[in-house]
Amino acid sequence: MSNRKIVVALGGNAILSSDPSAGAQQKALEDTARHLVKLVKNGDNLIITHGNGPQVGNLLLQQIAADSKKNPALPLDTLVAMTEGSIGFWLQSAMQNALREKGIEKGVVSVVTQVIVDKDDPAFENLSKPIGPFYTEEEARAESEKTHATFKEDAGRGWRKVVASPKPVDIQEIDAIRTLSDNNQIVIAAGGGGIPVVKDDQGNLHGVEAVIDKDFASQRLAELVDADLFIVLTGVDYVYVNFNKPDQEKLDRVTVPQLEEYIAQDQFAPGSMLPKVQAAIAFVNGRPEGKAVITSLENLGALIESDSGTTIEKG
Ligand SMILES: Nc1ncnc2c1ncn2[C@@H]1O[C@H](COP(=O)(O)OP(=O)(O)O)[C@@H](O)[C@H]1O
Ligand SMILES: NC(=O)OP(=O)(O)O
Repeated sequence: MSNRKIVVALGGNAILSSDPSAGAQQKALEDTARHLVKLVKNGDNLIITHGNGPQVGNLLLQQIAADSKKNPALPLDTLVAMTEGSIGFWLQSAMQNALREKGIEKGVVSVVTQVIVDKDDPAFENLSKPIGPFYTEEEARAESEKTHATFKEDAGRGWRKVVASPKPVDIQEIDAIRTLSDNNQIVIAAGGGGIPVVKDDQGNLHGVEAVIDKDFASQRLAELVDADLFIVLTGVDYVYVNFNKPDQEKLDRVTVPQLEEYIAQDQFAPGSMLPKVQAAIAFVNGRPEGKAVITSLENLGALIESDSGTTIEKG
């Protein structure tokens, strides 16, 4: 039994593939939970984070049906909180069922997590976080004219609405997360990157309209709970250089200086693999013995058995 403290960040495909219905997302999370239970069986202590880009973007679209008096539209920080609640509920119950199936006694709890950001973060002026559905360039242009929202191309996959994405500075509920994790609870926290909040001069918190990148929030959480390992689960078993080219090469074990060199060569797409690599580097640099792994959910068994996946170490 390994007894490590692991922060696991769940990528988009762990929750939503092509069907955005609640039923399909719950089904995907049931499969995800069965994979995650392999780590619990291995004796590891899990703190799970997840994305919310597609879900919070869809909720934002649903606000169009609002009317200003009887059914007012809700602000983006509240929509992020709603996705923490809905995805937290699906994942929490999926984990509880998967643990029961395996006869493992362990609690699972979701924490509505506020993540403090800097009110002067330049990201409020430079919208970069893609959310919601994909559009063609033509559709995006028409939407932008109609709604005055900003749309950008998302890592070669189509056009999406973009919103502000400030960097996470601190996590308001960190003591509660730590206490729960130290007391036999699997904790789901900082979902959707956490609810972005700013602190005023009196120390009061106020929500701000933004969506924090879940890879960066997960890294900050992993650092604050002194995790032994930070695992980023995404759609590929390995990080590659020359990704999708005939000479693509998987990165098995890689050091921070090597990764920095690859970043300088633009090997990782901004908005998809780049934030994961940057978050992994930040975690490894911030911990004396820290190790990060980027791999797929399906590869978790092989990661436990034989360290499969891209492992990032200080070097
Ligand atoms: N150099 C690279 N190596 C591996 N995958 C890459 C690389 N560059 C871009 N990708 C793509 O980035 C994807 C991960 O980003 P994304 O799907 O946005 O993340 P998430 O899993 O958090 O939703 C991978 O599934 C892969 O298709
Ligand atoms: N908040 C966030 O980064 O979500 P995605 O990973 O789904 O884009």
